[in-house]
Amino acid sequence: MTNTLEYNIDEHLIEKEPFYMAQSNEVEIGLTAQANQLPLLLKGPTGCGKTRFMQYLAWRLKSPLITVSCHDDLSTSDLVGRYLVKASEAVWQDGPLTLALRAGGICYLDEIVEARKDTTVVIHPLTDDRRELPVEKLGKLYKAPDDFMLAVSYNPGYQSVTKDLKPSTRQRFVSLNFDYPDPELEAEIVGRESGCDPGLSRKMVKLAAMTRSLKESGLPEGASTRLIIQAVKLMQGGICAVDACRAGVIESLTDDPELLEAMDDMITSLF
Ligand SMILES: Nc1ncnc2c1ncn2[C@@H]1O[C@H](COP(=O)(O)OP(=O)(O)OP(=O)(O)O)[C@@H](O)[C@H]1O
Repeated sequence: MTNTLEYNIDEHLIEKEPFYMAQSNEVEIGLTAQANQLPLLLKGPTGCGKTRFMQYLAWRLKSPLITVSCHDDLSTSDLVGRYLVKASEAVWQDGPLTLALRAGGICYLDEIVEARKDTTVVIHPLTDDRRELPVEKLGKLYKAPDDFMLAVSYNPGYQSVTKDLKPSTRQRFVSLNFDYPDPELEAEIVGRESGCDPGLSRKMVKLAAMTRSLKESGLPEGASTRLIIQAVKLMQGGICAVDACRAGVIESLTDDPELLEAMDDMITSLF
């Protein structure tokens, strides 16, 4: 008999409806994928709404959502589980993937390409019609219940070839391409999230669009929706618009003096 550490999975239920503004039919596709036991791959730049989308989907499905931020040290045991020593006894602790699977919830692996290659292999039998998770250390093979969903995200923008998803991994997923919303929609999101007036949210969206156009000039990524909302919050806290955009937006984008100067001009043209 294995002693197991018990968790309260209900802590991962989202009780209040998260504010999510759909860009297209991604909600319908997400719900249909889940109903058909298909895994989801969310592609898109940082801060464009992928996590919020997953929170909304989990709320709609009344499913617990367990999110894992992947990194290059993430091992299979971190996902699946491991034995811990408690009071000189070996106790099994489910990892987030096993936990979500056993509860019939959603496991969201954020930035999957950051994880070690051997870690991504563990999801292969889970993402085809076998839908099973082998837990070698326990000598068990868990079959995913129908409600269980695996979702992963990655940002194609700054992946090197070595960090790209292998075709054998990506071709298991239903893929949704996320991008920054259209300006009108983005301004509405900024307004709803920060409570600022429409004039300011439109200006901030304009600034974000201007920075995004600098991608060809070497800026790895323009300002995300998240970043402009943060800058508005600085303004609401009493920081003047120019300083809020400097500290809240452009300094977070680059250290390159020329690009910073170009973006500083953008700020002063708007405020
Ligand atoms: N469609 C949307 N509806 C509501 N809020 C949004 C939407 N898109 C972006 N946001 C706002 O932008 C913020 C950042 O979005 P989110 O955390 O979902 O980004 P992400 O794509 O998961 O980024 P990362 O890849 O860095 O994890 C949210 O907290 C929310 O305030």
